[in-house]
Amino acid sequence: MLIINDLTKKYGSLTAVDKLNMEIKKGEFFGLLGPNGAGKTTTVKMISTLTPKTDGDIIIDNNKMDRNLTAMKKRIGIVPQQNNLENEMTAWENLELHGCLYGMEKGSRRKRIEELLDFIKLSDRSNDLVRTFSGGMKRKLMISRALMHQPDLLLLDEPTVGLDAAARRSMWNLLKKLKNEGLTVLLTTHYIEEAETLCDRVGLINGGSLVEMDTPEKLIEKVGNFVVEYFDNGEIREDFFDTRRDAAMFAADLKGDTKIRPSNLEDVFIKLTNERVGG
Ligand SMILES: Nc1ncnc2c1ncn2[C@@H]1O[C@H](COP(=O)(O)OP(=O)(O)OP(=O)(O)O)[C@@H](O)[C@H]1O
Repeated sequence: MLIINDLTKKYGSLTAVDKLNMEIKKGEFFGLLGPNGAGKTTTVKMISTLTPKTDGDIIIDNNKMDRNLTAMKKRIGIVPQQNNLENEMTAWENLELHGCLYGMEKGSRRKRIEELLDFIKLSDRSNDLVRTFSGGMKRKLMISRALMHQPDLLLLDEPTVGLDAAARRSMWNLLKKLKNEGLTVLLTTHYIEEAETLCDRVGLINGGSLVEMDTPEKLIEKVGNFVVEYFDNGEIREDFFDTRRDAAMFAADLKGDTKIRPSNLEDVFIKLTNERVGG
């Protein structure tokens, strides 16, 4: 559904995104996982045309983004990292405004707002000013606003950054529902668990370049499913094994404290880049 070819963004001498190539299939939940400054937001901004690209192509269903821009933009819903709701307007008014901007008729606007407020469980707060909402409520409202005009592709830039653990879980449940409904989603995150929990496939991004891309399971398989953590000359070392049995056999020969645990995407990232994703 979305094809990105050699997508590049330069800010002066800094290459924020460097010849990025990826393809997201219809109905897929795709995650771009990387540390701060990796180029995730810049990628999302280029796809949503908020930032001009320096080079490369963005293609949605065989149509290049450069052509017929107004129609193409209607196919995308975007949830930016920062709150850009109208805080002095109610939840209903925020959604209504978006519907008007996207040329929706009054009747379909009303129906859609009711549906979406029900979906995010905020129907009872529809006439309250957004400034009285919690961070999690605002983020959910931003998602419903992005879904107002029924886009084919939803871009979510760090949807749970700054939320507490309970609000993050609640957001994941909401995103899982969208996933079950078959919406195509591109999500950026620096939370390992978020990528592992939600994403069908994950692209690991570092320094503006895509390091590796696959399902979380296959990425983990590539480095080894189990890790043995142990001390070696005062340093913590981690060795990877395909099976728990292999890990246990290795650990049995070691002196001192050892720990065997399943590998995660953080391990994959460190192994491939020598850096942490963070978060
Ligand atoms: N408007 C800008 N002008 C100059 N440099 C920029 C601009 N926006 C981003 N950058 C730089 O581009 C690089 C990628 O930034 P980007 O915001 O895309 O990273 P990110 O992976 O989204 O990180 P974060 O999660 O912290 O937002 C960084 O080095 C950043 O400093």
